[in-house]
Amino acid sequence: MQDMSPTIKVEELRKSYGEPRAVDGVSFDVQTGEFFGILGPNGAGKTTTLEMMEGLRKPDSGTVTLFGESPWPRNPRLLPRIGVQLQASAFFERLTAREQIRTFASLYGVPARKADEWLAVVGLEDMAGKRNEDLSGGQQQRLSIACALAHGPDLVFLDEPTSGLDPQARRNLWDVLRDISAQGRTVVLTTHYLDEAESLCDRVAIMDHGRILQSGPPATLVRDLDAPTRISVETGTITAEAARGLADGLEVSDDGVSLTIATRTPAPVLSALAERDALRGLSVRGATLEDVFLHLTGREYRA
Ligand SMILES: Nc1ncnc2c1ncn2[C@@H]1O[C@H](COP(=O)(O)OP(=O)(O)OP(=O)(O)O)[C@@H](O)[C@H]1O
Repeated sequence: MQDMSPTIKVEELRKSYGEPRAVDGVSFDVQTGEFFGILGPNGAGKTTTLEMMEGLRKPDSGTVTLFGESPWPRNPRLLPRIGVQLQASAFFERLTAREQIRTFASLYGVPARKADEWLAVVGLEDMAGKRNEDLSGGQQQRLSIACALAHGPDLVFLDEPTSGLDPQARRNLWDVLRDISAQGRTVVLTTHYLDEAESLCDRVAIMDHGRILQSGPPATLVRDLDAPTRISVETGTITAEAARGLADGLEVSDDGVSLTIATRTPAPVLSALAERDALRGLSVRGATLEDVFLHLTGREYRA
């Protein structure tokens, strides 16, 4: 019979380093094979939550269960099954990428050839002979993910893996993370990037001030918000007054660059604009997780 119990169960987790509490009563499950994101601004409590899940930090109260077992106190049975990439990646000094990953793999009795395959998975075969200090930030992040995966864990924890990377390097790394997930592994990632959570995660928990405010698939969180669609055209394409007359109940604003119409029924507004040949510079934007965060906290999202 297939085991339907969640890979991770977190219940009423709390941790304080003083006031206010860093993690203040957090509960969620992660299912086998899921790509789960913990999203929140700096200081929200993401890393502390993750460290308690990884068995690296003792909760003040509450429980974490991975594959039905507690990671704290340090549980050697779990170690082969989980891979951990820490925010500050620690490499052995002066080793090449190949030597790094082979060293990590050997700790788990994984043969060198198998370890080398992970360099290919993260797109670093050509860099195998380079020392980690000669790798770019993005390449170092990829190497640290490869090292976390070298022993083939079923469950992978990634703490802000794309933090500090340029947009292109971030997107390249997203492809790597999608591949890891497609291999059937359960992935838990923390991020302060809304677009990252939206693009990668099956489910996301939005965290702020030590609490989870809401969780669910990103598309569901956005849909449930029932926020208006924003249709923008270049300023001067149509006057604000004419735009207001296109349909009932439109909110129109003009910042001198774009005229924006907010509406819950975009189709008739778009066809009315088209009829007037007023589509110059058109962009149509639905709600995003940013709007969800604003709705939940009453403040703009600042990573
Ligand atoms: N070792 C520590 N000692 C004291 N305070 C800590 C420690 N680690 C975290 N904190 C505090 O706990 C709170 C939560 O921090 P945490 O690192 O878990 O948040 P985060 O969401 O991961 O933030 P970031 O994205 O900046 O890493 C913050 O107020 C932080 O200053």
